[in-house]
Amino acid sequence: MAVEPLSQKDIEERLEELPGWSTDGLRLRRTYTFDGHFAAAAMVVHVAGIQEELGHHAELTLGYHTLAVSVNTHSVGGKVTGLDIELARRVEEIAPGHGAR
Ligand SMILES: C[C@H](O)[C@H](O)[C@H]1CNC2=NC(N)=NC(=O)C2=N1
Repeated sequence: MAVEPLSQKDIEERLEELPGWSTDGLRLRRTYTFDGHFAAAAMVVHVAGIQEELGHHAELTLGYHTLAVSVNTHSVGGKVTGLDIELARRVEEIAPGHGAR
């Protein structure tokens, strides 16, 4: 099935189930905060595994105690699709186990 960009309304409805995530209509973003740098770095590795499993990849920016996740779908010209929502859901699932907030 073809991957289609979601409308702003669709994105906002889906983000109701993903607290902390936001959109400008062109990407989904969330920044997580951790108690230490190593915890943030460990989550990068875990997210990388999920991304390889899904075949879909976010931009991950590792800070001192933070990890910023920013994702859209390149193959539709940099818009938000269901693939981005799915990646955000999967990242949210593992975040508590890393002490992310
Ligand atoms: C062939 C491979 O699945 C594609 O190049 C994937 C890889 N990861 C991707 N990640 C993102 N964010 N958007 C894409 O369009 C995309 N395409």
